[in-house]
Amino acid sequence: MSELAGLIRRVPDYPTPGVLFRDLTPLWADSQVFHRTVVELSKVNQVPDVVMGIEARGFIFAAPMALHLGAAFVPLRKPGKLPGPSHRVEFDLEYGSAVLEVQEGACGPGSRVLVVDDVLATGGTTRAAAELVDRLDCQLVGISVLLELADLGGRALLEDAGIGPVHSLVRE
Ligand SMILES: O=P(O)(O)OC[C@H]1O[C@H](OP(=O)(O)OP(=O)(O)O)[C@H](O)[C@@H]1O
Ligand SMILES: Nc1ncnc2[nH]cnc12
Repeated sequence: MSELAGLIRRVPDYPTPGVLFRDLTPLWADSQVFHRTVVELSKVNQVPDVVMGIEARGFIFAAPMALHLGAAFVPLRKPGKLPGPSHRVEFDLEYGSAVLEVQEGACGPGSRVLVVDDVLATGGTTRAAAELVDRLDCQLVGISVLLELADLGGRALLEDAGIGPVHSLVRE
């Protein structure tokens, strides 16, 4: 999808100095490209039972992908947003630290899970998501991201931890 690169806006020093932020709002505003992106991101080796989206930007791709794939949608949320007992993982980000949570029993034991996010940078977020999948006794069958920032080493971090496969549409 060669048109994608032109729809990713690069914003220097956002949200903190030294970070080159990739703004995907131009892509989401183009309904045809957005639709094709959802279809392409859904072309994974194993059909999942569950698509897990990572708050917040991951939700934007994960929910339509779940509908496209005929799979359940499960949100991985920032702390304190989910009612009832949850599993919790803390991790580091390119610009800070964070926590992700998922409701206990969000998917049945052994369910095949595809984790979806917009950007793979250091891989910390996706690794935390994979840990939550483990805690649920579910089976990770893949990770789909729109954009992979190769210099930040996320793919290598995940491969070293035996997490994957990673499917990305843009690598830079
Ligand atoms: O590979 P990593 O280094 O972990 O970084 C990738 C994560 O960073 C961004 O999330 P952010 O926490 O900025 O949240 P948002 O989606 O709520 O904007 C992005 O949406 C990914 O989830
Ligand atoms: N540089 C970046 N741009 C957009 N989202 C990100 N998430 C982590 N790093 C990012």
